[in-house]
Amino acid sequence: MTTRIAVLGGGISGLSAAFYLSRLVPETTKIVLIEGSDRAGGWIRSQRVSPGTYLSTPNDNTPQNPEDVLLEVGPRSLRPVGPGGTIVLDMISQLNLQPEVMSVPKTDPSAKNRYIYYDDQINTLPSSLPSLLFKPSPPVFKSVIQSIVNEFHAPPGSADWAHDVDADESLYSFVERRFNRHVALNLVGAITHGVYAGDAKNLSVKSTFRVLCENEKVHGSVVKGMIKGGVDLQTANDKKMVRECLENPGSTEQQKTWIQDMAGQSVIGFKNGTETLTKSLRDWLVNQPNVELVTGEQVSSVELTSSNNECKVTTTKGTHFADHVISTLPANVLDKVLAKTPLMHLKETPGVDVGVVNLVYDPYTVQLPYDGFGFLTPHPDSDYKLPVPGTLGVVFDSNAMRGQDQKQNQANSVGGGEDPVKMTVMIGGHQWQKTFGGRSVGQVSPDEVLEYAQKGVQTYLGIDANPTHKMANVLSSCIPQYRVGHEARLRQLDRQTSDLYRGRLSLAGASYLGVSVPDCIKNSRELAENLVRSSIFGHSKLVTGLERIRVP
Ligand SMILES: C=Cc1c2[nH]c(c1C)Cc1[nH]c(c(CCC(=O)O)c1C)Cc1[nH]c(c(C)c1CCC(=O)O)Cc1[nH]c(c(C)c1C=C)C2
Repeated sequence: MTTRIAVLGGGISGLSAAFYLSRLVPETTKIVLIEGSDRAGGWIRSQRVSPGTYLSTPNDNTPQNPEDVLLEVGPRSLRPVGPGGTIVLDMISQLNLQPEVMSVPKTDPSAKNRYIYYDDQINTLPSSLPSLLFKPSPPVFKSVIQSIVNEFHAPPGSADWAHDVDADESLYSFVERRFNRHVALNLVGAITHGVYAGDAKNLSVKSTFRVLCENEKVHGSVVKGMIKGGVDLQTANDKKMVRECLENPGSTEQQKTWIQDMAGQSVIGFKNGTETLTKSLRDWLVNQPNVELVTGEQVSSVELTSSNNECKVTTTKGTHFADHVISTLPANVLDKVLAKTPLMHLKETPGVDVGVVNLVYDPYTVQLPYDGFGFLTPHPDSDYKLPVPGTLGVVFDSNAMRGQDQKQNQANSVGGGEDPVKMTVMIGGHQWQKTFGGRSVGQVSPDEVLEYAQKGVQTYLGIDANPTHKMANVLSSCIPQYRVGHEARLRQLDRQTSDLYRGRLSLAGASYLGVSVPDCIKNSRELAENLVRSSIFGHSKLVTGLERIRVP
């Protein structure tokens, strides 16, 4: 009998879920991947563009000219660390994409130098605890050093991590409690901008920087934990998946050695941008006899049929019936789709809106005075006020991933081989409304966001020159916010999904268990494997995609 699985959403999570399922399921299982827009890949979008101004990413497939420059809208590099890192590397190698990969070693200045803008200047972030303690640092770091000494002796706080599985607090409150307000607003507030474009006062310490509360739970102090080598956050299944990647009998020795080499790098990227990965997944999937890729069909509803034996997926163009549905839609979008039998808490993980502006300068006119990854800005409640409020940070792309435009430039008699100066300004996030006078994303034109970014670059970096290439995109609801209590809500959602959808619906994607590309791929792989295992062994526990937060 044919089994049908519908995967909703064609971003990295949906593509990965279909990829792993397609390799694991028998030929009689048919997979349909349904994407609402006309292209697969989601937020991952890379495009080479000619000089000019673009108020969205152009769909330009014309032949390349030497002045074209590669611009990224979404993630520009991947960190190959931990189980997610190994799983991405394995996926890249299974897709034979190794020749497309570029890597940045841990010794590269962009891996070591990250900056924070405060006190009206760009300050280098200490790259490790010893460098903070023993290297000369600006006066603003003095209270940081004191707070580290105090944290070592600080008593446990109110959060009872050991006895209350649902204990949680905000990142800000945790860091203020254990370190001090200065560290919480200026350092952690900035890092929260650099990962979640979010507010450290709202985000859950447990679901965003779990390592912090685990160190308090296990070692009584974050600093003590770091000195003792930290805590192991990997589940048994993470370890199993890593082992399978490293010992895969289907991989050659060359592939295994490549994975191990790459795992030691700071970050990896692709010569033609991150979209190389999603395009390759898409191309692979369309060639599989058991996969159908449907684009341009928005899902409007998902419901169990009256027999409870299948799900009916209604889209803007028709109806699909499936024995199991994997949703990789953002939780707040899924909430609307499940209107007939609603699930709790889906609305409580909203995404933030971010203005992403790529700017490129002629390297003979503009030189960046910083050789590092980029800079971030503190939490808006910091005593250090920003001259251009709402700027979350700026990535120095031409430092962070060198050589992506080299071929173009060598052929370009004007550039003469020098990489263009490329950067990306990120604006808004949790401060979107405040930055743009209470207006929502739809009411702010990319033109205005572009102008705002240029004002920022002029103010923070003193760059007045006219960029050769400018591109602005307004990304609506792009990074899910794991607010305080996220994990406890997931636990309830897990139970309710099992109860109401009886193993016919599972959840994956950035709304639940990690926002990074490696996390999304890892969670989709785990879900695909759990589904196949449960269909073979008929596990009594129904698969929902949220297994990892179940309390044993
Ligand atoms: C200024 C805004 C942003 C910058 N990057 C992102 C935003 C919103 C998005 C983002 N950055 C990271 C992730 C997680 C993915 C991952 O692979 O881990 C996401 C969704 C990674 C990241 N970037 C920074 C840090 C500290 C991290 C965590 C992991 C790591 O250490 O690499 C720092 C950082 N991000 C931005 C800048 C300018 C910056 C530092 C100077 C841009």
